[in-house]
Amino acid sequence: MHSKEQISHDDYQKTADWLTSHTKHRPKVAIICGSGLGMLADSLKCQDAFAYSDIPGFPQSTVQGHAGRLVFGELKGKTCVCMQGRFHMYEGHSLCKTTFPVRVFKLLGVETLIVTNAAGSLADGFHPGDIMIIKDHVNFPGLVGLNPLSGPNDDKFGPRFPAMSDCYDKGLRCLAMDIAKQQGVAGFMQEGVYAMVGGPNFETIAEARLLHRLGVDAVGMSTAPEVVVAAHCGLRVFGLSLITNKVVKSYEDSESVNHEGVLEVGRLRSQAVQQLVTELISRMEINNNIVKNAD
Ligand SMILES: O=P(O)(O)O[C@@H]1C[C@H](O)[C@@H](CO)O1
Ligand code: HPA
Repeated sequence: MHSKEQISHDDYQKTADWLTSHTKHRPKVAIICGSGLGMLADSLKCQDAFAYSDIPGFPQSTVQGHAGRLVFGELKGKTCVCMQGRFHMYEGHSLCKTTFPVRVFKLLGVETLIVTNAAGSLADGFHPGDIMIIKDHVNFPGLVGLNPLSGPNDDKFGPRFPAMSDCYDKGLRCLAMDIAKQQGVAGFMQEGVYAMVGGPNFETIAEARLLHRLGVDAVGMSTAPEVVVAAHCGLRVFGLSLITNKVVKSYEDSESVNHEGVLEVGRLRSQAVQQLVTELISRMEINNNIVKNAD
């Protein structure tokens, strides 16, 4: 499913202009809510909310647990925009469409992107309910050329060959771990490597064993393309995976994963995720410069 679809700078700009003319909020932080984590948007104060179907150029969410609303508002005095529902490659969206909102956020003046997702764990010490700070990712679709940056490069957003060796901001990762300790939730915090697979099927046992041997700690079906596009246009990124299930790695294991179970763990840990993200936003530095590392 390698789409040749190209979205022009003008297309992103039109959506950004439409949003600017429909809300007074000018967000510096954007949050993408993973499966079952849409409640993150509920804590925003002074909300302006838009159904994706009403926003020119926006794709539609088709997955249960992804409401399909863009919510602007204030969190602890910081202006944020929150995607209650993301777009996945397996829904049939091109990767440009999947990541469309990220460039719109950049044009709105966003500086920091917080990505969240539900993921299955491969690491032996991880358990359902754990929250993993994403240290790095393996973008499996990207490794075989399914990359939102494929096609002509738009130099207005970033360089042809962007580095990805520091795409998950170290300062924010350390700050999040400190906050987790202060909030008394360090016992279920982890840090590790997330791998994106295409989905929508969950992994076979052989695939799970392969991922485990490759050093992947958690696997999911999203996030990496959003982060690649964000890093390309100079956004600072922080990522969290909520571990919703253990990936079955043994032929003796009779358990199997399903989406309802994924959403249920999201509900159980929603408050902890919300408190952590809220405090992180409250304590993160926000530059008045739109361009990262402008000096
Ligand atoms: O949007 P995320 O990555 O949180 O969603 C995960 C991956 C699949 O879309 C779904 C499987 O339950 O949850
Ligand atoms: N595999 C892939 N994606 C997922 C999983 C999983 O086990 N759990 C939640 N999203």
